[in-house]
Amino acid sequence: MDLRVSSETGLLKGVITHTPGPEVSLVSPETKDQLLFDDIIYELDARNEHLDMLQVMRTALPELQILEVRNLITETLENPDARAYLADSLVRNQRDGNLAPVRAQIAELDAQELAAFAIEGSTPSIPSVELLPTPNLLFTRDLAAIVNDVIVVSKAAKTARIRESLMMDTVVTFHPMYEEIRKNAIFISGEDSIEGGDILVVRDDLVLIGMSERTTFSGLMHAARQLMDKGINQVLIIDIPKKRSSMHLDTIFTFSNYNECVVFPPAIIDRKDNVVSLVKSNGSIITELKPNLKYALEEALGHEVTFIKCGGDDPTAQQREQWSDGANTFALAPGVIIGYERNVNTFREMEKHGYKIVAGKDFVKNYSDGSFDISTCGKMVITFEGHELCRGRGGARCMTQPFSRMVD
Ligand SMILES: NC(=O)NCCC[C@H](N)C(=O)O
Repeated sequence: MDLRVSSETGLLKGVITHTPGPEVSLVSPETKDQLLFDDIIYELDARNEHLDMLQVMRTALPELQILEVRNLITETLENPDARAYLADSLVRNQRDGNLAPVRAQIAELDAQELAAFAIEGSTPSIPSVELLPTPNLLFTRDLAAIVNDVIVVSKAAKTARIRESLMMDTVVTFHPMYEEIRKNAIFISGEDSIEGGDILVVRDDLVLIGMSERTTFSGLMHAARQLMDKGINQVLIIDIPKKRSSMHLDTIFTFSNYNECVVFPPAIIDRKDNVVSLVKSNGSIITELKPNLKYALEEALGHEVTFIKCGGDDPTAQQREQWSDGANTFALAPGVIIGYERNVNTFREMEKHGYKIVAGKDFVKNYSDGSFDISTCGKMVITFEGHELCRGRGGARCMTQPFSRMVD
């Protein structure tokens, strides 16, 4: 399968996910804040909610290839060079613990053990080391972003997510799946950071990058410059509030269709002069301030774009539903999205824009015979329960990293 993503909504062909595992049960009330969770979550329910999401995707798209990132990591680590590479990068980059004395022991772990050590933070083979787990692996979106045939490998801003970046870097560097696009990989170094939730691929020539709590200006400029060298014509930089609740652009802004977006009004509609356009011209980059995101998008795309309000018109509902990822929808195809069932005001708003709201459980039951046709179903939101998942502060888009989509 071709690794290529040139839109936010084109028919989904391949996606990387991570069904929560033992790492989430290692989060304690004392470590949860440091680990970027707003509560301790119950592994079994979180897993079942995640599996329900996957079942919705499989029912809607029987051909969809869903890859679990833990399997990719383990497969990668079958290669001894990959094990040595990850061991070295853990020693160099792990900020909360000195791993240098156990570097050789880490490199000697087998693939399963090393994957478990990196994800859960400990292994019986190295009893002297106990690191914090990586419960945010569930939010695979933030590990990397494929833009056409280029992959931007994230460099996490927060210590709690650094190991995820190192694992993804190792996968991209060694896993055979990335052989074709490895030469196009963009890595961010030094103190800069960029996370996949801030990167939205609108069209094969247009990318949005959020300047957020997680993505630094120099990190995004580094990525933007290289994306432009590799064929992207325009990058829109969107300055967003540097807040926990909106830690990435995709927590306040996602595409539900090629011409429709779900947006958190205070941070998108009510903001002015928060967008800068970068366009490459004769080897240099022309920058231009745009009055707002809607203007900038419509100008770049050459067609109207409708902004659908997360939470509807009521400011409290907007805040509540942004908090529970109402604006973090994930498109399976143009106009067909999935999202947490609890964001009822957002979905009521989407109904006004012609979307049919379908509960995931009914959807899976009704179409268990494989009869769903995504190309003729019309605009639709398929919901799934995420009461445990959303307490990690991420929704459907955060939990999915597409690696292949059809062009819109
Ligand atoms: N793209 C996203 O917005 N991902 C959600 C990340 C949530 C995670 N607990 C974090 O704070 O990094």
